[in-house]
Amino acid sequence: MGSASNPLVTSSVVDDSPLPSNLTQDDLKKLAAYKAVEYVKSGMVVGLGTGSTAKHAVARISELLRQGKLRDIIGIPTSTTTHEQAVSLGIPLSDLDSHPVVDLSIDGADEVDPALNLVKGRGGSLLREKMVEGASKKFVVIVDESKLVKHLGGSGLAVPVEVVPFCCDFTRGKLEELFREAGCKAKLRVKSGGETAAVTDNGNFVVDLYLERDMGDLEAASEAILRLPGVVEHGMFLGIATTLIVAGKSGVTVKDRFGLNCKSGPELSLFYRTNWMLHTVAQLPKHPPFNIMFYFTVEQRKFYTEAFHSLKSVVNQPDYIVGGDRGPPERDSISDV
Ligand SMILES: O=C[C@H](O)[C@H](O)[C@H](O)COP(=O)(O)O
Repeated sequence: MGSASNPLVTSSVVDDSPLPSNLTQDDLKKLAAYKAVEYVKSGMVVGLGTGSTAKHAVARISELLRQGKLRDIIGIPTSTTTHEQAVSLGIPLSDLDSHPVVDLSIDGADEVDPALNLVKGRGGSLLREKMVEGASKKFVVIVDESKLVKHLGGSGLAVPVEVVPFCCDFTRGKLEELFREAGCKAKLRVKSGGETAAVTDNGNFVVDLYLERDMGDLEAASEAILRLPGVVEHGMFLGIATTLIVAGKSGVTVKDRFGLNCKSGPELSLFYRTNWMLHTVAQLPKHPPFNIMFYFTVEQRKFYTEAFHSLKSVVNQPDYIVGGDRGPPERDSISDV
């Protein structure tokens, strides 16, 4: 247990028996997806991800429903493609308007860093994914080992940004300027084999950022991108994933991130966030030592006092790390909040 690279991430090897050497990348994706579906329980509202990995999870959920091993699942699709797949497989569907709290989401990713931050959207879906996965109590990311990177953007492949079509070249230029020091080239995504812009499910365009160097502080990069008026959303998913399942030639590994990212408006739902914290704490490893990291702004801090008191009553651990969104975390005791 424990990760040398990130104290918030613990990992456990689920199955390290050597896998057959002739497994394809798609076989690995399927292995990760099937493992993730073990987290799905009857009665859950489940976010259904998009892409070549997530489609295996959607198919598996449908199979278990047909076999009667799962019941009363409500799926929340993250793209029109997944919506169509789920409808064709008979999975009952809804949306965030009717189900604003999602129990569990399962989705693939294009890149995963050691803190379980993600790049998503190379397949064109990122906005709906971020909405659904950000509203989830648990978000399980499923990848084959080729998706692991040291830092986001480090694969040399795209970091996608969804932009409004209006004056998209203006926005493209602004994005490129933002990351000039990281050697950024920003390109409008075009339809495969064509010259016209690729259009997202939401009627927007995508600008892909290609970086030569690390873009530095990810939160700062995220905020700078989102401050541009023509930007709708970007494909960096920071602090949203709670669990990562990686399938590689040497087996399947599960990593859990115990940090909690309370960045939504404090008024959004203290009750929901409290439950989320309790839910996460309930899954902590049985054998300490470990710390829990809470990230939130100073303003939000007061709103979470109740949550900390609830936590204190269920967790008997001596130390917690309480961190703000900016600057280094201060070490604190839960009773000091
Ligand atoms: O836009 C696509 C989504 O963000 C996908 O989840 C991501 O690109 C990973 O897709 P795949 O599992 O096909 O590699």
